[in-house]
Amino acid sequence: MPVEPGTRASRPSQPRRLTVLSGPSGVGKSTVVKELRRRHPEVWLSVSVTTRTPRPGETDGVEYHFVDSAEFERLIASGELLEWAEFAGNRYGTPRAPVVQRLEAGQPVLLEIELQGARQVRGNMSDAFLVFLAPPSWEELVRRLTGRGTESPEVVQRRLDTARVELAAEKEFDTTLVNTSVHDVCDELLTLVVAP
Ligand SMILES: Nc1nc2c(ncn2[C@@H]2O[C@H](COP(=O)(O)OP(=O)(O)O)[C@@H](O)[C@H]2O)c(=O)[nH]1
Ligand SMILES: Nc1ncnc2c1ncn2[C@@H]1O[C@H](COP(=O)(O)OP(=O)(O)O)[C@@H](O)[C@H]1O
Repeated sequence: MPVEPGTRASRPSQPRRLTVLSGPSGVGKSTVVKELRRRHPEVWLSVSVTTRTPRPGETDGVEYHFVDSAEFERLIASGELLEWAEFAGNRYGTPRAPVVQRLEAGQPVLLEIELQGARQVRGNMSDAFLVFLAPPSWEELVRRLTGRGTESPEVVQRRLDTARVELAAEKEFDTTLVNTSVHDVCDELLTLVVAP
């Protein structure tokens, strides 16, 4: 279960440049990241590739690079993805080259990805810091996911089933932030993303 709002692990003494933000669908990851980027444009957010259909208002190259299954297969085969996973019937992956470029340039890098991808990053990049975004309660998560109104009831149910699995994995992360207030979580996330 989520820990108290604001609880986080002690900061290591080394600068940390690659931060992974994960958490169940509807918890508020995109909202928090958007606010963080608005306030701190120096934090670079990876743009993932996905086979998911764009939602109204989403633009290719902004929220995601929208690709078909054949192109996604090609990216896997050519080793161009740092990690990838299937989530609720679609595939999502992080293009490797831009992440490596930004890290080499010393820029803070943020990945907003689901659990299986976070585990791959943990395995591949020992310096990565993994942050779990938790809802204040299960009821609030259901309310947010349903209230967003972007998915059909079947897809919402599928995402809630996956959410139970993701919530059970919270302990694998370096720290948990509880998304009660977007503003507060944003402040907390910033201290984790930029070098101390
Ligand atoms: N492994 C992985 N997961 C991703 C990537 N990009 C997005 N995701 C995750 O895929 C899940 C579904 O994303 P999306 O369809 O945009 O729904 P939303 O996050 O609920 O708005 C979320 O948990 C995202 O964090 C990626 O590149 N790799
Ligand atoms: N702290 C919060 N309090 C109340 N509602 C929130 C909060 N954070 C996000 N939301 C709302 O919850 C819904 C899901 O947020 P979203 O960022 O799309 O989640 P995710 O990217 O994790 O799937 C959106 O309607 C968003 O406005």
